[in-house]
Amino acid sequence: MASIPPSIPQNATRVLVVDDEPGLRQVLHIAFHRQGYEVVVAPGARAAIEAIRQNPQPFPLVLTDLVMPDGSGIEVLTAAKARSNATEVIVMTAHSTVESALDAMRHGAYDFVTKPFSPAELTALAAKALEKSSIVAENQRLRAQLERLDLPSREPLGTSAAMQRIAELIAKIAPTRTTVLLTGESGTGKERVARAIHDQSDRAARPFLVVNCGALPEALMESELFGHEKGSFTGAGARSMGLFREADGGTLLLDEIGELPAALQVKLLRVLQERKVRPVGAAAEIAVDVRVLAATNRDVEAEVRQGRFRQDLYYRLNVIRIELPPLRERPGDISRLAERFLRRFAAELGKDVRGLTTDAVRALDAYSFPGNVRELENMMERAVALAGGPTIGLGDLPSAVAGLSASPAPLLAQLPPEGCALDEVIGEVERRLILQALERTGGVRKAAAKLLGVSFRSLRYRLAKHALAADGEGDDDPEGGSRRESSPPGALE
Ligand SMILES: Nc1ncnc2c1ncn2[C@@H]1O[C@H](COP(=O)(O)OP(=O)(O)OP(=O)(O)O)[C@@H](O)[C@H]1O
Repeated sequence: MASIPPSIPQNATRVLVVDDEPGLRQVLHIAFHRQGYEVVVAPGARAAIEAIRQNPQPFPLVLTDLVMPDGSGIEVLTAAKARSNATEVIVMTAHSTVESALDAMRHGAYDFVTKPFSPAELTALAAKALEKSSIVAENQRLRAQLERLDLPSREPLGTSAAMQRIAELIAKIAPTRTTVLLTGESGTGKERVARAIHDQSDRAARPFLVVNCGALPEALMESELFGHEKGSFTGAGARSMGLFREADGGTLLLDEIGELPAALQVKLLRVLQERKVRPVGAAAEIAVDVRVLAATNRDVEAEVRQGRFRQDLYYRLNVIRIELPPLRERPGDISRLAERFLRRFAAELGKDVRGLTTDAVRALDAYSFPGNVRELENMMERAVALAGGPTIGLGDLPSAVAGLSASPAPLLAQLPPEGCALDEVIGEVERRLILQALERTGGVRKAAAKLLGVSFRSLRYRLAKHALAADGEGDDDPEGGSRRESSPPGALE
């Protein structure tokens, strides 16, 4: 086990010395202690890795032998880097072949020294490595602070019951490492939810990276994800880390996961199981500590049934499922989000726009938003840019939306001079009343049916007619109808 000397100042810089030779450990302990460092010594690779993982704070500096009876210095180096990118590692080697030194450098060592060396030589090198470590740590701290100052993902996701349930689920799962599958139509906020999970986790100070799995051909995608060695394939220039290693300690969102080529699905599954990546052209695997989130707007279950998506990978990703409802099924969120976007764009564009007219709100509420929140956001940006006065009116909205301003209530009682399409009007009234009832009952269809004065069977028929699905919890379906949930059975809720 690593031993921690008792009499050292609380705030001294902690250095981990790893060597199987007791004599060298002692010499380095004395040399570094004299320089005011707190020294932790480990007699082998296993004890060192244990100390790296258990120490309350990451060590800023690790000095490690390369070849030890119970493991290699590269393993110590990998464990140290996995714990914190700000840890610098100096490798001490008696086996100074160009090969082993280069290998250590490839794995991110700060430098290496060849035995025998003088303690003064090593303490001088250590001081430089520590300088670098403190700069990296400071940058990480500042980046985290900056992100917290302006974190749109900390704004509430929405006031609808559905979004509040999702916010509660995020708060529950954020501190865990569980894989999450985010599904929902394009623009519903899957990436935003992924960002919120990251920001609310203890990985918030580490990177949050997003990759579109369908954006590149298979060979390039493999290197994008897992990295490559220099010249490992035609066109492979300098060595690349790959997104998994760049996101080390943080979160990686695999967007459009349904488009991941079949061969990479197998490799991804292995990475998720082993928590190690093998860069293209590399002989060895490298440990990574990344939380993986995946998103898709495809029907993944159908893709699995049709053999286009591996079932084992699907199960591995679908540990927790968050299904983002379309904006049109979240009445209440539309006007709140519209107001929020309006304030943001007014500030950004330096315009004195303060709100929406009642007609404009009514038109937005009646619109179906095929592009979901993204469409609303773009619409508000355009409206604020065009606005001639302090409020957004119908004239500032696209004609497809402005045309929906007439509220269904007067339509029920009053036939417009130009006549109307009766079935459409009635259908729209029905759709909106059903949505409101579901909203009020938290998605419980039996209660919604009661509120609407219809039988459960009749409500179910109408839901199907309007292609609506209730997403509430505790829907006590007396007729055994199917229920769509915001998370699958077994999900952490
Ligand atoms: N609840 C929300 N509050 C504020 N803005 C939101 C919300 N949900 C989504 N947005 C905004 O809408 C836009 C689209 O969201 P996002 O990219 O997360 O959707 P997506 O489901 O990942 O889309 P795609 O499937 O096309 O990748 C973004 O600009 C995002 O900031």
